[in-house]
Amino acid sequence: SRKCPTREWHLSDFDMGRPLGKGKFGRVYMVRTKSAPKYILALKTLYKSEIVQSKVEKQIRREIEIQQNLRHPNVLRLYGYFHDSKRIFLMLEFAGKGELYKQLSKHGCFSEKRSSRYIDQMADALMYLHGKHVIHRDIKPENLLLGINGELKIGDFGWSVHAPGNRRMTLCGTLDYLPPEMVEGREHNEKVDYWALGVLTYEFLIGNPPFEDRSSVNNTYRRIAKVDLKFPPTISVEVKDLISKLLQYDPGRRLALSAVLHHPWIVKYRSKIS
Ligand SMILES: O=C(O)Cn1ncc2ncnc(NCCc3cnc(NC(=O)Nc4cccc(Cl)c4)s3)c21
Repeated sequence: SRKCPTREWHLSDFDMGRPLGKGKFGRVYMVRTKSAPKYILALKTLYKSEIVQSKVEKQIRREIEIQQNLRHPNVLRLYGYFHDSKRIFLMLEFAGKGELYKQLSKHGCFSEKRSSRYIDQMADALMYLHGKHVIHRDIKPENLLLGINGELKIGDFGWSVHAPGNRRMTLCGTLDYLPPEMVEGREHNEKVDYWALGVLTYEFLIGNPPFEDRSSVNNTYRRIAKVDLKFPPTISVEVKDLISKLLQYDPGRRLALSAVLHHPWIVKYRSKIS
């Protein structure tokens, strides 16, 4: 595509709208460009002091470098960024229906049809990312957003890397989505996202991730490393088959994304008008 010159942006270029959410490193605001054409977007503010303190400046740089070159309907766009003396601002695509995990906690769990359509979009987006040798590494409901028509958008590439990676991760946040190779600090590749897709499918349908142990982090580690997978009777044989083929200890045995897109549980719910 023609390289459109990225102009310099400043906070004064925007009318500030309502706050959208409060992340760990700063707030997200709905904003609109003052000059025509008036674009609505989400502005994520990150405080430089906090970024330096948490030693994540490299990750932010990598996120900006990676996400600015991504174009996919199920990947949240990062249009650009700018900074002032104290803050960095990420200019993000506005996701009209907000955070997916809020819907998940409101409903408790999703129907097989809704879950299947989300996983279909996830698999498509992951195929695109892996095609560009980008591993997301942090697939979980908290990093998923919903567009104005309910379409899924993968956001927050704060942990993404160019494959393969084996960077030690200061494990913050939930471990529930980590595959055995990362829990054991071994080399990992894009197949970590296959594992996370299996965990996500399980959590959409059941309302909690498969290896969760609220009482102890170590137990969660152990359950992941053992692939201690139990299904409640409520879910269909087809989706148990898909989840079991993604939650394989050996990364090489995990179902390929192309096979996920052809799996009966995905095909049966695919929208006819596509
Ligand atoms: O989700 C909400 O709070 C509310 N919400 N509602 C609608 C909506 N539309 C768009 N975006 C929203 N939120 C921002 C989502 C992000 C995308 N990319 C990110 N990147 C990031 O945080 N990077 C980052 C930060 C700190 C450290 C490091 Cl290492 C990396 S955050 C929206």
